[in-house]
Amino acid sequence: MGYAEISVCRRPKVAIFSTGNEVTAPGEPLPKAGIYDANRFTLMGLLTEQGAEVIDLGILPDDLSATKAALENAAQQSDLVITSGGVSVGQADFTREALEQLGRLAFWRVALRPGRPMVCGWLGERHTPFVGLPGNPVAVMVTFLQFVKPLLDRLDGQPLSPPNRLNAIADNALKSRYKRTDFIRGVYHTDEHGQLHVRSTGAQGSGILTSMVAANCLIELTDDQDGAQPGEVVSIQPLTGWL
Ligand SMILES: Nc1nc2c(c(=O)[nH]1)N[C@H]1C(S)=C(S)[C@@H](COP(=O)(O)OP(=O)(O)OC[C@H]3O[C@@H](n4cnc5c(N)ncnc54)[C@H](O)[C@@H]3O)O[C@H]1N2
Ligand code: MOO
Repeated sequence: MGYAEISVCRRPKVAIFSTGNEVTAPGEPLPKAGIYDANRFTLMGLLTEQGAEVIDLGILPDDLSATKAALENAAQQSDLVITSGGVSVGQADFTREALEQLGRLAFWRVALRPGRPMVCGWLGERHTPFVGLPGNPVAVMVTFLQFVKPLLDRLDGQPLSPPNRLNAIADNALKSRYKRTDFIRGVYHTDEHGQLHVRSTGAQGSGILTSMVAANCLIELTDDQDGAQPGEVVSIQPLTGWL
């Protein structure tokens, strides 16, 4: 088209950590009560697909001063810092406290399942945005798609666009609660009349990572819905081709 110059936007640098004494890097021997790190690899994949430059800062122990030092350092070299785990109310949950001591808490806890204890704020002198995702692997994916993706769009200088939503007929009963948005992993298909149908993948524990592999959409039941019956029309967010 003959343009000699065009304006571009620098890729956002995103620093990521997993947290938790039990969280073990793949390749290391798994201690008793240990669990292999899944979340850092999920975040690397999702962030790379979004065009971000990932700074992988490894696994943080459940320790307030170590967490503070690591977050402070991460905030100086990135445009966004993301952690997973340590945001609930357990004795070994230090992420929120570290944020409060290093910067500003914007919000903690959302009326969402999975993902309820997520935390958000700014770190350090550069006011680097910070998102503390919950530790459960499915909660990481759901909160990434609902909160981090729009934040990255803003950092990229793109306009905010709502997620792609479609209506589908529920083929099985779906559980959710009033006053909370529930994201249920689902499988949708089109019937011979071109009508979309959806069913849940089954058990919805937020540690069941294989349910995300089976799913091709998230069924979104908003805070004004108390579950859904078979035959009811529900809203879905397709996962394929969405990122
Ligand atoms: N008293 C309350 N307890 C809990 C609440 C609550 O509201 N009140 N909320 C529950 C919910 S919902 C969630 S989600 C969890 C989230 O807590 P944390 O963010 O502090 O997460 P952790 O305890 O650190 O981890 C939860 C779970 O996930 C495993 N995990 C953590 N990191 C990784 C990783 N990188 N790869 C794979 N798996 C990981 C961790 O071992 C735990 O099993 O709080 C509830 N409790
Ligand atoms: O909301 Mo928690 O995120 O159920 O797993």
